[in-house]
Amino acid sequence: EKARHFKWEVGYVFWSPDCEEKMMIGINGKYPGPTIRAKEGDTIVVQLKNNLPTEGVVIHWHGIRQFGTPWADGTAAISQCPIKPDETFTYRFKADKAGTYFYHGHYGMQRAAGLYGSLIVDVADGEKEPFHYDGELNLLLSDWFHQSIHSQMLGLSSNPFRWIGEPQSLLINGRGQYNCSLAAHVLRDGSTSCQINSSDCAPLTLRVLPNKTYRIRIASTTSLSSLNLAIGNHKMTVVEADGNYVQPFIVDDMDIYSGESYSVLITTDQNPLSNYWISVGVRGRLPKTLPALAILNYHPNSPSRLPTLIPPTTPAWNDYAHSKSFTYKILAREGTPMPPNNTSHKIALLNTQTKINGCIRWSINNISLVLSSTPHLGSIKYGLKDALQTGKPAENFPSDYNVMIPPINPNSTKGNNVYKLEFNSTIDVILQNANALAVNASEIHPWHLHGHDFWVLGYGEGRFTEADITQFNLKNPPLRNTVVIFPYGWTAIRFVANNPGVWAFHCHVEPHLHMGMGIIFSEGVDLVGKIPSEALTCGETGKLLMKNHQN
Ligand SMILES: O=C1O[C@H]([C@@H](O)CO)C(O)=C1O
Repeated sequence: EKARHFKWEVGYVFWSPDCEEKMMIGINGKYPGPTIRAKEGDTIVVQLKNNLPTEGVVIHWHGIRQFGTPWADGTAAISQCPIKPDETFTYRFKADKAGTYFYHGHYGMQRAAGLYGSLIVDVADGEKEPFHYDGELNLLLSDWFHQSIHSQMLGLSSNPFRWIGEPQSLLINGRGQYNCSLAAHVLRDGSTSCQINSSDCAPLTLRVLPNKTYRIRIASTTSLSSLNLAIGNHKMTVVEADGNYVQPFIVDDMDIYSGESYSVLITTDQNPLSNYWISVGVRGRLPKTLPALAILNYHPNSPSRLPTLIPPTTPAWNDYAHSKSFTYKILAREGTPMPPNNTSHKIALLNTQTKINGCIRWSINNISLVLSSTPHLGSIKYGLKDALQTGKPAENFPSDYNVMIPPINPNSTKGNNVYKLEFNSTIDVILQNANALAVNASEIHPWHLHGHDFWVLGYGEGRFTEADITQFNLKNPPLRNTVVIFPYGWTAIRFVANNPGVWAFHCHVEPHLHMGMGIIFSEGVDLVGKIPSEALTCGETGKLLMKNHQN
């Protein structure tokens, strides 16, 4: 166990991730950010300097539970104050569990501007993975919009509402091709005038040796899109999800929702004279974006030799049965910690699209999340009444609410009330999806919980009823940190509130969180150690620091 030190500067960079030059947020002058690699038990230390001239910044370490360091979770206005321009904040936290993770901005919509990278935790020395592989490949998937995030945010909060639309391109390890795409080239078999040799947007090639087994780590940090990935002629065995081992299962293609990560094993046992396409397409929304492609390059073929087979095609965007069949196959591998048999606290969360003063928002039990200027971790720990909303957010919704039709009264209010959980208690959450504002519209929402893994106990169609509890999977529920709710469906999760801190729980679709689709949990905050004052230099906690200094 050792400390791994990183010195990063976050700043704007000119970059051409899809061959069109735009402004992005990069780290140390590059996009995407550097890959962090550590061993289980290591301490990761990132000294983060903010070089964005006029904006704050924070970074969330997605999937890391932050035991004992809740101030390092990197959620603006929840775990810390945004790091101001020209200032430095040091994130110091333990890589608590081996697995495939990533990190990303968690302030405004900075993730969608490109502020992200991979975080991979290997098993500790002397430990073994429960499967064999000869080599490893790493894919970080994202979507990319040409409209700046500031313009996107303004549109989302405008009346009339301006939706961000669909992404211009999908990116694999920060590379894609807009319009003049490789996908169009091979699909239509036209000539390519694309400048795909430009270094920023050249397609990714993954070099492999024939007749070996590779572990491919895949994570999605998309702003909006749900994705599907397939590799021409190669089946994939899924072995890990969100840093937890799963019962291995074999698929031709797999779905990946924003905030999720997976490991799959492939065997390079196909004709070694050919290269093969890795194809990534959009699920769950009518796609207006071409698939992203990468090349699986069998040694010693030239990496620029285009595969002879056409790229695998993504299932129809609205083939939800296909998505569900994949999701339902994800079960815990033997040896995974089991959930408590019973719950002490049930919370039902209704996800609706709503209106506040005519603006379109998303609400949870009719409250749309807005963050305050004081980080909750500080305001709760120090009992700062001025910064706290003292109300108790609703833990249920009206029993006659019809989830199949648009809300009859869509009017909602803003809030940032905290769901206070008893320390060490077992919590069940039912995430209930519903119809949006338009008729016949209900979307996929991948929900991500900070500070914990949770067990996924079950999924169902329509409105959740008490009778569904008898169907909960208590035998081998998968442990995850992100889970999808399907259109018009519900998803049930269970977790133990055993991590002192304040934790966000939200839809990982960036514009949806920005429009209020999230809640905040707190537990055991009295047990939290001394919060570094650098995390508290804003809002009411900032005033408290000044007062203590002046007295
Ligand atoms: O949040 C969203 O808003 C639009 C639409 O519902 C309103 O224009 C959309 O597709 C979303 O996902």
